[in-house]
Amino acid sequence: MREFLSKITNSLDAIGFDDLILLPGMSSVEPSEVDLSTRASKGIWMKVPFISSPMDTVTESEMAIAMARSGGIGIIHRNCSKEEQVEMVKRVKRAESFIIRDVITIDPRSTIKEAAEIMEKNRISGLPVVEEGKLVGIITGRDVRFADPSLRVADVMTRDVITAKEGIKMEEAEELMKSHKIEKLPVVDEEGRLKGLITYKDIALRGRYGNATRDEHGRLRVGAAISPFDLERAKELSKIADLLVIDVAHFHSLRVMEATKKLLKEVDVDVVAGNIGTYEAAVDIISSMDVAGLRVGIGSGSVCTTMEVTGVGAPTPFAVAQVADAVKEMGADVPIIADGGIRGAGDIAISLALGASSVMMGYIFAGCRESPGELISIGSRYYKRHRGMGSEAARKKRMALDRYSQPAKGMPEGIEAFVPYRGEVNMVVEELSTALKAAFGYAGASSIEELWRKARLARKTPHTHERARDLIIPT
Ligand SMILES: NC(=O)C1=CN([C@@H]2O[C@H](COP(=O)(O)OP(=O)(O)OC[C@H]3O[C@@H](n4cnc5c(N)ncnc54)[C@H](O)[C@@H]3O)[C@@H](O)[C@H]2O)C=CC1
Ligand SMILES: O=c1[nH]c(=O)c2[nH+]cn([C@@H]3O[C@H](COP(=O)(O)O)[C@@H](O)[C@H]3O)c2[nH]1
Ligand SMILES: [K+]
Repeated sequence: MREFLSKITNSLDAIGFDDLILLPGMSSVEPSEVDLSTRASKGIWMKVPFISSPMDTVTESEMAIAMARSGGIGIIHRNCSKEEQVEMVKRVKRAESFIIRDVITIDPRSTIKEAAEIMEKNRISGLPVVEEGKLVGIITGRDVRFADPSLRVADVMTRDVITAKEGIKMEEAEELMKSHKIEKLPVVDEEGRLKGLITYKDIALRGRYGNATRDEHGRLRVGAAISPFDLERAKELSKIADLLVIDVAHFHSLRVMEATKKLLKEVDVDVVAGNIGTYEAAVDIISSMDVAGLRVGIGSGSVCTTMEVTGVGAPTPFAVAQVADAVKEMGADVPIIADGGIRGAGDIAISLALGASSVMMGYIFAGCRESPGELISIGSRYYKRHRGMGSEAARKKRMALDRYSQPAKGMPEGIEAFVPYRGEVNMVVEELSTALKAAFGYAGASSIEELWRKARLARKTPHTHERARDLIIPT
């Protein structure tokens, strides 16, 4: 028994993306026929398998809106106060909806000046006029622009408002607005009390983003990152977000798991647990709590230094394959999110082939227009900022804002970097999807589930791809 030596001789290969290549297989599938739809968690369906990371240089409202419109989902980061995170989630839920529920209204006794200010502040073009809960009129930007600012709303508003009843179908609402040439349709109950507002803009947007990830009310879906130790924040977010993602470096840790068990009893929404990196972690979690998904990969991220700093890691492909086996062997229905180190469609294809249902990306989306942060020009190129949530600067911010943040460890495990500017999220999603569909075509799979069954992988060697040495590649 060579106990210690066997730790080496029995060690596994911690395979990374660059060690693997997807093999071509017999195919009857055209890339254009490939269906990339999948689940982010047990209950959340998406048209494309992409999730933006909960990092403060990646996902705030604008990114989450763009991700959901493109058919994926964004997870709002937790490196801010509870109030800020709640507001960011709300902004996404308000961005589009068939019937707006928290309608901004005005009292008939208010002045035109006040009405104009409310419209400008909220960037809206009209206000239902409400007196004691009942709809008494409507006032629009045009009414306000041409009226004396000191007049009362009641003097200028339109009184016989075209309204809709609860339960109206989208097509009916569109027809009604078209035939009356109006852009706002208040929804009222039998007593004339205002229940909601339908706007033409929202209906038009729905047609424009046919792939969007929406809830049952037509609102864009959004996730939020949480710490399992901040129950108060999790409960509040669970009432508005579609998905909660536990955001800790090492979920397979007793305190984190115990806190999560408690949390699961308090919230009524899908909760994804992570990050984990091993078969054993997946078994322990699945056998002890009912999570809606697993976020998998430790230390592989583009701005991670966990492997250098601690010597610990579970590279994303290696981790995903282990967790996928555990899920399968336990007969569980738990979608896997591959997280960390993804640089393009090839890495995504490998993650999915190894059993993931979707991928989470920081590096790719940090460079998009919709990520937080300014465009930076270096030389003749443009960049945006990206930083690890365990980096010095990110940790400092969290500690200052969040009284629940007791750092588990003393040293940073992430860095700050610049990533190339990539343009808008919808274009990036389109490009990734096109390349991914081509990969599925090569592998002979028309869906992600078929890829799980059919895809075969090979290990690369230093000679896997050698170009002619005298080739000149123009830059
Ligand atoms: N996915 C990854 O590979 C990594 C991600 N991160 C990111 O950095 C941020 C901060 O993560 P945390 O440091 O976990 O946040 P944190 O400081 O809020 O820690 C949360 C809890 O996780 C547990 N934990 C964390 N590291 C541990 C370790 N080395 N050993 C035992 N238990 C540990 C502790 O119970 C700790 O209280 C998060 O956004 C996280 O996603 C950080 C490192 C690696
Ligand atoms: O070791 C780490 N130190 C950090 O400071 C850190 N911040 C984020 N993450 C993880 O990296 C993922 C995003 O990875 P990419 O940028 O490669 O897409 C994210 O989704 C996280 O899982 C970190 N890992
Ligand atoms: K950024």
